[in-house]
Amino acid sequence: MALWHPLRRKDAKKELNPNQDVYARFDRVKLTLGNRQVLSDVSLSLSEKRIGVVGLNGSGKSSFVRLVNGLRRADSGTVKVFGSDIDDVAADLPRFVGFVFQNPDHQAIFPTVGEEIAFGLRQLGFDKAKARDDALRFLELHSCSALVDKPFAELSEGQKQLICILAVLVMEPKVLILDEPMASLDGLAGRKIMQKLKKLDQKLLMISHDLSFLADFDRILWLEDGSIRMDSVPGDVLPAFRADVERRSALELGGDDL
Ligand SMILES: Nc1ncnc2c1ncn2[C@@H]1O[C@H](COP(=O)(O)OP(=O)(O)OP(=O)(O)O)[C@@H](O)[C@H]1O
Repeated sequence: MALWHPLRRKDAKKELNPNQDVYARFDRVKLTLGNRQVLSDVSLSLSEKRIGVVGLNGSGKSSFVRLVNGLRRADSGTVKVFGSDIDDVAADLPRFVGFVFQNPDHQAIFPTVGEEIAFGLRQLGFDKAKARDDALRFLELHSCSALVDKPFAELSEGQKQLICILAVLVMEPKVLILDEPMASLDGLAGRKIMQKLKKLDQKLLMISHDLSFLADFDRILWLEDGSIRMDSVPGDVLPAFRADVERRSALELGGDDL
């Protein structure tokens, strides 16, 4: 993807250096929400090109990935992003660590596609006209220029998710975090988005309940009750996770048909 706007925010406390392999380092991180311990004592480093996150509902996956871009802050322990304490580089984070939500309607804030894409560029300091021009060029680059004036609300679910991903990518982040991006898409739309994601230069940190999307990732983290239960290659983690889900289903459903 072409880099044409080497801009950075000037209001970060400390300049973030994105040219390092490890993009996030967790050291003994704990997170409590309400009266529930959501993450307990998580220590790890993230550097691989594609990392998948799996786990049952409520295991802490969304909270974990939100800690990487500052949408959540740890109660104790440290989270470093590109080597800096997350509090020191918070203002720079949206530029370098993009976040795509599960539900596109929770992410998009502007009426039209063009405005949605231009917003990221405005955040980077572009004036309105240049943001509009570059948004159109960016949409052309991704074969979506026909959508520029379309109301976001009139897009298909697949198009909405694609535009939300592009709206983040236009800021040229180094890392793209995706929280179940395919959850509301049919199989075909989901596969199209996945194909697009795999061609990106960005590192991916992606939650998915559909394990087939993660089969050729570099690394899989399995979260259970706020802890890392397994951290290894897909060939090890995915069959073990699948077997655990089946074992629990057999125990909890007692063989009853749904
Ligand atoms: N704001 C909050 N206040 C209190 N508890 C919360 C809050 N947000 C999340 N939780 C709880 O924290 C736990 C972990 O939530 P989280 O969304 O991180 O899990 P998850 O693995 O992503 O789940 P899912 O697969 O259902 O999206 C859950 O039990 C959830 O109910």
